[in-house]
Amino acid sequence: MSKQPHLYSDSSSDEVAARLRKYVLQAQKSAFARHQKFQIAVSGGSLPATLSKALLSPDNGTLDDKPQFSKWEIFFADERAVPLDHEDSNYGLLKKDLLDKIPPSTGSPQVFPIDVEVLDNTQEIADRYQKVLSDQFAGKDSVRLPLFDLILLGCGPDGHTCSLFPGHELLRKTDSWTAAIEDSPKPPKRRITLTLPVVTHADQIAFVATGGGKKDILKKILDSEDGRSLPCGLVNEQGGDKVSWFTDSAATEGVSFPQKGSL
Ligand SMILES: O=C1O[C@H](COP(=O)(O)O)[C@@H](O)[C@H](O)[C@H]1O
Repeated sequence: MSKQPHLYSDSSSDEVAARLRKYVLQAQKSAFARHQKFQIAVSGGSLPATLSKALLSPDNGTLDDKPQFSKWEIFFADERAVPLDHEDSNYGLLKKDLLDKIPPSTGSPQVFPIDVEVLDNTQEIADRYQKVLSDQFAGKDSVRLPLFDLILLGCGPDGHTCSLFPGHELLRKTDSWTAAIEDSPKPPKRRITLTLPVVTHADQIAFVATGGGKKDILKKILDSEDGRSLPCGLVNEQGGDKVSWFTDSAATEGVSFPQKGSL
């Protein structure tokens, strides 16, 4: 790998959230310089809680330190084939942890959930989500891949990210922006996910992985040859220095990969 991902490790969850906030707001600023909107994809799992802590903390009064939610477009890096109010829904989780807590005075983001009209057909959910992306990213022009300003990812204890699982054939899928999975090793089995080329094409890619439960997999991904073929390892490999890891000391205990001090 010529250009390495950045690894940040803080000692408390508050510090992780503070650093993540700074990073997201920097990404927002560069997105506004390009197109006056901020197009991001978010994951489920443990990410929405940290993101909420990061974004809903008080600002310092300057515009650069405010999430300008009315200019945000939020998509999903992956989603489970369940109703939006189901406890397994990534949209539902984001709504509970973040969207419902955004003060109305701050403005509301535009959020793009899956189409729940076709929940019994996973491929159709994926195809319709690709159409949503194509409408938002391509407009009248055709684009090869959607260019997210930022993708926020989790890292499962097996090294999965989005709904791209270790050794799964979807890791080799390059002919679509979204894909359906019917045999997810982690329940629920039926999900949709962004494909790897879309994830690694993003302008910025962030992993958030905290807690002692992540320490073995982080060591494998960041320090070992074996970890390079795991989904998170592939994102590192293909994303290079566009990738940043936001972690805490419990998750990086025993990890030798060099840490960065500041953003
Ligand atoms: O199933 C999923 O898991 C991953 C990782 O979740 P975490 O709780 O270990 O952070 C998550 O990123 C993904 O969106 C979700 O569908």
